[in-house]
Amino acid sequence: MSTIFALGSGTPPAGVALIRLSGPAAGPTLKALTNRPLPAPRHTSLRRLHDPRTGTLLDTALTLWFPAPASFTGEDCVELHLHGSPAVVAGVLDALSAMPGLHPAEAGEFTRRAFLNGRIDLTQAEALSDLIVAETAAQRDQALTNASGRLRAKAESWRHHLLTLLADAEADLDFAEEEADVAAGLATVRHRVAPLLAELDSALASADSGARVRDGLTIAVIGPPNAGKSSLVNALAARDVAIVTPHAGTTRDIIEVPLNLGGVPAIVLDTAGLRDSTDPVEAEGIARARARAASADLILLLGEESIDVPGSVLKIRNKIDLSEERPGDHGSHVALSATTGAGLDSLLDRLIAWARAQMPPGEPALVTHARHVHWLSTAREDLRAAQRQPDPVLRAESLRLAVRALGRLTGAVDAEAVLDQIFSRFCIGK
Ligand SMILES: Nc1nc2c(ncn2[C@@H]2O[C@H](COP(=O)(O)OP(=O)(O)OP(=O)(O)O)[C@@H](O)[C@H]2O)c(=O)[nH]1
Ligand SMILES: [K+]
Ligand SMILES: [Mg+2]
Repeated sequence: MSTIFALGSGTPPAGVALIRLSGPAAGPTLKALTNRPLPAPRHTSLRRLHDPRTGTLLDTALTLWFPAPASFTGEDCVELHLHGSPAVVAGVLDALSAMPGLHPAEAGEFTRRAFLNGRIDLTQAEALSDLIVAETAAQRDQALTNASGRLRAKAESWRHHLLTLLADAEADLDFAEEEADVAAGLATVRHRVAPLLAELDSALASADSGARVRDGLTIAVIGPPNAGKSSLVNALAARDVAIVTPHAGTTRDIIEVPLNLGGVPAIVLDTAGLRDSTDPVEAEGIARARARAASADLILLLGEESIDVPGSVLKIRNKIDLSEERPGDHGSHVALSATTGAGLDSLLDRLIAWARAQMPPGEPALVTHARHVHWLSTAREDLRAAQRQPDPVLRAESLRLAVRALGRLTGAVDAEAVLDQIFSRFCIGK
């Protein structure tokens, strides 16, 4: 195994910069940089770092030594907490590049090593990747609980339970000759698989909310041309994201704007004004607007007319600066002015209350990725097949397939195929 190093903190200048190393050369490298024996494991020690080639002083740094296996990657690790200056960081990285056996890390390579050394499983790696990009409290809570290995623990206990069941089913194959034995074998499997199926059902039931927290609730802004949809989206985002003009038919492509609704992540979609259009470009925009509205969690409908859409609709009366109406939440609709901002707070209050109501109470979701859904549903199908299968050989095979599906969920089996996909989403130094 080679030894990798990377800047783990953001681009300098910053208060502090963190460089981490992982691999067998980490310890010798620290000794060479400090010209001293290794510090006590897991204790900070202040050390002068010199370039081993020239003896030049590079920085005075807090150093940490994590001998294997009690480290993030499971390998020997070193952390250097440096002054966050571009020159200091460049000097240390340059000195490291010249050390024998050291290589700059690829994106996600520290986490990948943690997986390969069994420190974390695939579901924890996915949760860590979600944690890095988490923007709201709900995303953070969900990622943190799963990074601690909640789904991994469940999947491993299910798999363990099934392995015992499979061993018994295979042992029975040698004996079950009598009709009565065969029937008894099936009854036993039915009975022992039932509680597991119930647990898989409840885990899969959390998948919707898991995906919503990860991807955000979608809110589509819909209405006729010039109703002020883009103006409203800009006001909600407090940025000039969408083009606003007095020209009807300005917006064509759907514009997505992330919004933090009281800790709940949401995406607001600005859409093309709905009307009959002969312009093929505008007509395509309108078709897309309708399609996205159909799958949105909430529609903000501007303008008077009602449109035929499934799901929740909140009516907005915009441009009240041009009318007599009071700004604010009138129950049936919210009255506001996207240009003056009057009534915008009432809309945000209403959206936050709605968003919080969409989040199920209690623990964060266990199942958060399409990959989890795939393997858990596969295991569930295999178990249902086992419950129905009168033939003991085929029944054992179904149990074996369920074991395998759970193994693929955690990466205990056939992880190679998804490794690149998962770890490429990480940044360098993670
Ligand atoms: N007075 C007033 N004008 C507004 C308000 N909101 C939008 N407008 C104006 O209405 C015109 C259309 O606004 P847009 O935000 O582009 O409307 P849109 O619904 O996105 O229009 P399309 O993308 O063409 O469908 C612009 O001139 C805006 O300045 C408002 O609250 N008050
Ligand atoms: K417009
Ligand atoms: Mg627009």
